[in-house]
Amino acid sequence: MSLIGEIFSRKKPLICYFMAGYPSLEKSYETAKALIQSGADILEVGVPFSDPVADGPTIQVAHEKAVKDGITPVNVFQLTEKLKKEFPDIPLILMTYYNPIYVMGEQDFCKLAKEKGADGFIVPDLPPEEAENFKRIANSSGLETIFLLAPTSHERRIKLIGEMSDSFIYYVSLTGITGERDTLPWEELENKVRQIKKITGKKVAVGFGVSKKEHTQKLSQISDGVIVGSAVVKLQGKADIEGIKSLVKQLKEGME
Ligand SMILES: O=P(O)(O)OC[C@@H](O)[C@@H](O)c1c[nH]c2ccccc12
Repeated sequence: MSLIGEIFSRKKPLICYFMAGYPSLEKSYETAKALIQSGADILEVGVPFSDPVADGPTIQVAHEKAVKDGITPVNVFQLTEKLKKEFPDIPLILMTYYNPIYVMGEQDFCKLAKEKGADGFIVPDLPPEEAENFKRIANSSGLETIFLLAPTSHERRIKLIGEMSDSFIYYVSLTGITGERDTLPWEELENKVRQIKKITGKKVAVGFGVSKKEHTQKLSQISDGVIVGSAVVKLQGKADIEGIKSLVKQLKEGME
């Protein structure tokens, strides 16, 4: 079983997104370390990109700054390599738009990602209909592909994603862009997660808008894992390592 699959088989993971190279490479390394040490089970490693269409203001700013500072996929791989050496049991999922993959070439990107300690990919702007080749190459390099479903996804798409997404499916809690929210559409969320699990038989983790203990508490009752991004990245931008630790501890408490 893959590292990601293995974690899902024994717990409901807290998955934390952070931006590589933000506000500097060193600080992003410290962020990752703080996330792991305070209880993150899986990391989503953000690859800076000039046109992050699915991201809200907090993560947009992080992309922008990291791109401006010249952070490249090669820098991101230096970071994953270092993290994997230090924390071999923590899965690293690269969260990248398709363009950086396209520029390097699917084969080379996958090969390098594997060598540098990545466990899988989420490519939010690569639709499953166009992902067959990439998935084949990623999987044969020993990397997972994780796909997203949204409140607007209907049965046919749910089935397709069920086939394309490896250890779990990322369910986007609401239509819109990433960013903290006060509340989530609970009833729809619960129904949709149940429907997806029934159709696909896969584990389903929920992200978008998660920012407090009350959210992780409810989500851990209705899903198989929880994803948090903007709440982390906001603190990351201030290099507030203590703040990151206390955030993760609180979110984690909700899941116990
Ligand atoms: O930021 P939020 O609302 O906590 O949502 C998680 C999200 O940030 C992370 O998974 C993510 C970052 N960039 C993305 C782009 C598309 C989908 C998901 C993401």
